[in-house]
Amino acid sequence: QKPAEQTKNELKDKKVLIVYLSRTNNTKALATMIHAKVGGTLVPLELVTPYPANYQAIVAQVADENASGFLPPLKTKIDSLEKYDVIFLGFPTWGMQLPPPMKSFLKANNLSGKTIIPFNSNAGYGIGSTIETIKSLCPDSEVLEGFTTKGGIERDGVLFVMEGQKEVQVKQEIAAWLQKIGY
Ligand SMILES: Cc1cc2nc3c(=O)[nH]c(=O)nc-3n(C[C@H](O)[C@H](O)[C@H](O)COP(=O)(O)O)c2cc1C
Repeated sequence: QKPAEQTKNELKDKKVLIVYLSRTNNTKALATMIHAKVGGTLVPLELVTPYPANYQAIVAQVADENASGFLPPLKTKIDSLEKYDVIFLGFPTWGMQLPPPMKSFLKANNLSGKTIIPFNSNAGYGIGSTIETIKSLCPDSEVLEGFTTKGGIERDGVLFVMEGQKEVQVKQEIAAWLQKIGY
């Protein structure tokens, strides 16, 4: 563990990429808040073949993909990935795992030597195995402490929640977290 001051000096002035996956815009809201604080390039992860709009259908498809190890092809290509030092990775928890498109991204792009900073929203069941998966797919990256918060509960028809008091609260939590990790 490095002293906070040391990390701070290392992180400031580094080139930042913020890549996120979001279906009902909760993780997108976190990405936007982080971008407002640290700047850099903000990129939504998009698939060649989008997931079904129906919740039961996407849950079933993701379960199949997780079971078979299928990596959905991405439409998103990052321009000159090598120029970035710090990669914020945003994703919802899906089936208590890292969503398949994020696995696709990490398999397709070599992030070795870079600093990875995860952020997440979930329905209240937590981040599951997401961080372990990032670490195993990026063994030569430094993975810093991530941010996680409760987002929507699509199963119960609760979609976007990052507004009103929740938005104010999450903005404060993100500011405190960024400061803690060195921004
Ligand atoms: C296919 C699918 C699977 C999900 N699985 C979980 C889960 O295992 N645990 C959990 O807490 N939330 C789960 N959720 C809920 C999302 O993580 C939560 O709604 C999140 O805030 C959505 O982020 P988004 O608005 O950026 O898409 C799931 C949602 C979907 C669509």
